[in-house]
Amino acid sequence: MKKIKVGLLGLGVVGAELANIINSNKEDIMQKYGIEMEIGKAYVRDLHKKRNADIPFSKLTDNANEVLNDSDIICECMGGSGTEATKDYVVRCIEMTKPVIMSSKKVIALYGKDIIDLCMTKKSQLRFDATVGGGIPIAKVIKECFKGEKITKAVGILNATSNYIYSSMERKGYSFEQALKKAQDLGYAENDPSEDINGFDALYKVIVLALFAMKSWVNIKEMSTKSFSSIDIVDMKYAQDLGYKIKPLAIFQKKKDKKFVYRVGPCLIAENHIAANVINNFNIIVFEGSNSGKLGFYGQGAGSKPTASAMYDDLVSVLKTSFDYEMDLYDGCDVIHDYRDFTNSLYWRVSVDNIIGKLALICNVFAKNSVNIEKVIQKDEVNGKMDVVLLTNSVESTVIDLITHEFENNKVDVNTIIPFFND
Ligand SMILES: NC(=O)C1=CN([C@@H]2O[C@H](COP(=O)(O)OP(=O)(O)OC[C@H]3O[C@@H](n4cnc5c(N)ncnc54)[C@H](OP(=O)(O)O)[C@@H]3O)[C@@H](O)[C@H]2O)C=CC1
Ligand SMILES: N[C@@H](CC=O)C(=O)O
Repeated sequence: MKKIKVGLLGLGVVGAELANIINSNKEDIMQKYGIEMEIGKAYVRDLHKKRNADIPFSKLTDNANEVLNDSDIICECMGGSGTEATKDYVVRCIEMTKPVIMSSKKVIALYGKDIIDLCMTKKSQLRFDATVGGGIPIAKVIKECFKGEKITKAVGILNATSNYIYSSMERKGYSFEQALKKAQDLGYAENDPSEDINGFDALYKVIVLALFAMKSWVNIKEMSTKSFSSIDIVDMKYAQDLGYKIKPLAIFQKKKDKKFVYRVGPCLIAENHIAANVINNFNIIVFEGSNSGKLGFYGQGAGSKPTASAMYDDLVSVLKTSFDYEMDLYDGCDVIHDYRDFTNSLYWRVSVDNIIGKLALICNVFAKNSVNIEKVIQKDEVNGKMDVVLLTNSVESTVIDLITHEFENNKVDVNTIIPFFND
């Protein structure tokens, strides 16, 4: 009987659950593939931390080299502050032509091109379906099913933590901080949650999806995000009054001239859009295919079990297949910062002292900058201040900066600016 030892780099939320799934499916692997698959060494930082997996202490190590040398296949479940180290371990596995299953989207987003190029040279196996969409088997669907499809456009909720936060604020009245704490307790957030709430985690996933679905390599050095944390509960309420939801959206498009247009940040989305009703830790990815039109994929985007399940699936797939020759079919794209292809209106919430002339001043500032006001809604006065919600046409960020600056000089507080997403 063939024996395979699976090494684990990381035994936290995802790694421990992956170990449980491997252990509970041993019989199945033996019957289907005639392979005796067992967990080898598991690399952790703290040998004495309590683990959610049934792994003997003798298998734990705080020396990653032991995992690399001892195993036939390596599952990387690290990430966190160890991005550089994770990349180095992955590279070393590939150099030894040991198959690697990855979870860290940050490592792929930063170093994916070099990692894939190395795999091509070494003819070594690599899978990273769990890096995006948690339990949604998106890479496999694209690989197996989209033979005649060209995917040019996508919209998604790709960060479970921020979606969980928004849903909890809207539905349970939690503050942003309370909801974030809950998301951390549930194992959804990154080691450093600023990765989630500042949109970087979603941006990494845009890069991974561009690779999977558009065969494009997009350089993160040219990209930026809008933080998800700038939203207040009142914005959600006002959005609802307008027939919209505020969602942590990622939108991207590959144009014919290989230009890549994207936006990651909060967006207003019509309440009857499929993504408006995706809540908690769920993700959705809606592609626009050349023949099929819109295609949506939905599932838990974070959490120990869905993510470990996606990794386990990748693990079994390397048992079944050999080198994946399709991986190198990507080309570079130029990143474009103006995202107005996706939006033609902006939501502004400003607050002002409730005194004569303030509304006129606000309208003048927009007019001076050639911005058309589509709607103005004056809200109730609270403590001498009133919120004014304005819907305007969409403008370049330089114009937004000019207007914001002028408002600041005139004691108009700019609380929120969010684009509407045009489907
Ligand atoms: N949680 C989720 O729902 C999802 C996570 N991912 C990705 O999976 C990876 C692991 O996530 P998760 O299991 O939640 O994270 P955890 O923090 O729970 O686990 C990380 C594991 O890696 C070990 N580790 C070793 N070196 C480092 C280091 N320098 N920094 C951080 N950890 C280190 C930790 O050791 P020790 O236990 O001793 O601290 C721990 O066992 C990340 O890349 C994440 O982005 C992907 C999809 C979903
Ligand atoms: N922190 C991530 C975990 C999964 O990728 C998220 O919240 O989506």
